Amino acid sequence: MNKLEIAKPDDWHLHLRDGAVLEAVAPHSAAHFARAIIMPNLVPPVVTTTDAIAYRERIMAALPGDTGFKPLMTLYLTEATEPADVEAGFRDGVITAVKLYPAGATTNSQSGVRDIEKVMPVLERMADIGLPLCVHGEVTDSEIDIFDREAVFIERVLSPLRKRLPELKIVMEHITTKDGVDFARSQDERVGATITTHHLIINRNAILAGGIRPHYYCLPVAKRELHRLALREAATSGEARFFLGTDSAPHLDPLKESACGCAGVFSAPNTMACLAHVFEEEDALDKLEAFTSLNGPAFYGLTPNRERITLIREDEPVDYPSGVMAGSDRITVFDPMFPLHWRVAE
Ligand SMILES: NC(=O)N[C@@H](CC(=O)O)C(=O)O
Ligand SMILES: [Zn+2]
Ligand SMILES: [Zn+2]
Repeated sequence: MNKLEIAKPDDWHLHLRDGAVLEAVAPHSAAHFARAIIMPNLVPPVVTTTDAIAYRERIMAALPGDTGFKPLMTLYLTEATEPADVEAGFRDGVITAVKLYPAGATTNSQSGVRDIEKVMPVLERMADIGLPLCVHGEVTDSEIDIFDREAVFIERVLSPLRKRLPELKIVMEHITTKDGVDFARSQDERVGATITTHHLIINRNAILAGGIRPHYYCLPVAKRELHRLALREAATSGEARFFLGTDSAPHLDPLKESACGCAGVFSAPNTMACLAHVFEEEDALDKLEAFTSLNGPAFYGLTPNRERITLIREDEPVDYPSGVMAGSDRITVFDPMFPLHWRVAE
């Protein structure tokens, strides 16, 4: 197959940042995606509905005029979040989800949740009104090995939360392990899981073998090959619970190429090309549309996009930018370490 037409994709986990970075990266997502769940981990975070309205305006102002791109806003859950504000934001159509960051788990998560008891009133309200919770699923205890933090989170936090509040819709964000795949499959339709592009392509060797490569460092950190294979099997299965969340997470190069570099992979410009490559390798191009364009809207109770895109496979490798500029600083684009032959037709 060298041509594939699918409903226009959505990105169910995206970091657009703010200011010069927002202006640099937003057009890349808007070029290939119709909608995206916008992560709220700015500094300071997007905590209230008022914050989300203001951030949405800044995003719209950063987009070229006619993209039709719709940012789906989220609130950053803190121990001070008011159930009434969350409900009002949902009823007014401002917010599509609430994001749970365990405090200290990832970039700008220090205002996140330390004690889940403190946010139970918000979670109960969300369960009542049908508002999904997006979860960064890693424990933060320093004695837990970083490669085990997702599996331990499932056991210690997620599984008990599911039993306590089965009505709450939960998205396991950016799963990186077979444990995540297996847990999602063990749950009913109120649990979904996003999978990133880069976790389908790299395992932990990309970060550590033959030299330390900060542009492959993200959280949750890429795991062993067996986990990557489990993620590929899940993403290409067509199962409704698995859908794309690129977790495209730009950081300026100087902040990644550092003695203590930031976590995050910026993949917005070439994500669709990478995914077509992966699905072709898995002989599953017929499942790409479910993963990028159908399963996510179904989970969130939205209709798929009516607009369509065409992916074209070229004989020669296609070009994509190796970096984008934000002001005077560069942001490196994800390098899948193989030539890309697919492109999205203009
Ligand atoms: N994924 C990452 O490595 N980084 C994300 C945060 C997150 O999604 O956990 C970021 O905001 O930079
Ligand atoms: Zn995260
Ligand atoms: Zn993220």
